[in-house]
Amino acid sequence: MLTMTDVIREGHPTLRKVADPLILPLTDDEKKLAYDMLEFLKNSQDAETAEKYDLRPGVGIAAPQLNVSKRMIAVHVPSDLPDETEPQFSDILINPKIISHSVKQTCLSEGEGCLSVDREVEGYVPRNKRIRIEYVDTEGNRQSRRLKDFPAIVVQHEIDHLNGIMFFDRIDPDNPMALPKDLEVLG
Ligand SMILES: OCN(O)CCCc1ccccc1
Ligand code: NI
Repeated sequence: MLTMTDVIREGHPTLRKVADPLILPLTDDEKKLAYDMLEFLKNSQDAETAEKYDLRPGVGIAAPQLNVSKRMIAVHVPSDLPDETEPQFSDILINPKIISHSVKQTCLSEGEGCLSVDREVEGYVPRNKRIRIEYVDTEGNRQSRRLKDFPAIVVQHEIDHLNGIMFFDRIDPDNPMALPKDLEVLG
């Protein structure tokens, strides 16, 4: 199973590379990594397992964070409804692309963090409120999804990792708490 020791940290050059597209069909190793990434997220969100293996909770992870410079991400966004056990969005996305997005921007009121960043970085991270993505799943089937708000923010954070972009690159250095006009703050 993957643990935090497998996650590379800020300063590692792989985090600043543009990752390579995967060639289908996935190799067995690539498939295993994909499943391990999704399992890591589920484990990290289970209090007992997270404590037992010292996992930082994560709702997404990108292969470059495991020092694999390939265009693969896993996302596991729990539901925000109290008695709902089904996740809002959970999948392994191979070669994900943002096909279109809203003009409307949004951001999290508490800013963002990153499993590869061992420090708090204050500031709003403006992102598209709605996105339409296309990707291939682990079975090689093309998928298309429309996402908005938190699931959309998470997928944009992960796709940024495939392009060597860290969340703090998007914070206004002169005024981190500046709210761009017409930006909707979430949560
Ligand atoms: O790359 C994934 N990762 O570092 C875990 C944190 C994911 C994440 C946190 C806040 C907003 C969007 C995404
Ligand atoms: Ni991250």
